[in-house]
Amino acid sequence: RSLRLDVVSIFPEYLAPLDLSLIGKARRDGLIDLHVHDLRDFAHDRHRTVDDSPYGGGAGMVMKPGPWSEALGHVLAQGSPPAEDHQPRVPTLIIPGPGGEPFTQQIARELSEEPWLAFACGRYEGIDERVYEWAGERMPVRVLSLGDYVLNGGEVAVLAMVEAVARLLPGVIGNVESLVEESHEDGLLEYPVYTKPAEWDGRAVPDVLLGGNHRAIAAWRREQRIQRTAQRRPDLLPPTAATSALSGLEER
Ligand SMILES: N#Cc1c(-c2ccc3cc[nH]c3c2)n[nH]c1N
Repeated sequence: RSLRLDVVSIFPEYLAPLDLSLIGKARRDGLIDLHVHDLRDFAHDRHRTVDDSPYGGGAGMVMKPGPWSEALGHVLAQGSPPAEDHQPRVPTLIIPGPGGEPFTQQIARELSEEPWLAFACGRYEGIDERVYEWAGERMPVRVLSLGDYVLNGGEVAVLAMVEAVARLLPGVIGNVESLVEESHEDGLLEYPVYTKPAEWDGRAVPDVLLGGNHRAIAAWRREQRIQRTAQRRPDLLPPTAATSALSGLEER
């Protein structure tokens, strides 16, 4: 199964890190088919203008609708000829934005099931609202946010989202076990990890991990995940577990 990814940005070089490490290998293995498009290639005036001042006033600039509809139209044209079922193939368009739906591991899993994703990287004060409407009439559109803090553009978000999605594709991560026991995969944070030396800086590794009792190790790790989640992310725990885990009363 391969995933086609199209990214439109005025800083295409920002997506260069996708050529490195696991994602780079997945591309070379044909698991990911990445196409990065420079939005300015779709701005036809002499200065290749992609932005202009906002109607209604206010600070900053807004990205013009014309170049975006041309760029996204070019992406859509990559889906022809239609697949065997004669339905025109269209991508799901992801538009990162601070006001978007929070991007989560669950959404990463959903997106990893899609055959074709497109990403529109905004800059300045954002993209003219009519682009969201225009795109929504031609393909599924999801506006997603990395978190409640402000970035200068969507490129950083796309790097994060592409990594979170691509690593879930079969064959991208060698050790599939590492996909199971990790933060957020089952709603709990990950347990603490240790490696050699057994004593470092006067600090020992927990004894249970040095023995071979796998049942005891699994129980200890489970306990650590619940306690760590209760301390750092009680919002992830069901209400009852949050209080008892904090007070340590719950028998496990
Ligand atoms: N995703 C996301 C974002 C952004 C973001 C995304 C796109 C643009 C375009 C101009 N400014 C942007 C900020 N800020 N904070 C997040 N979590």
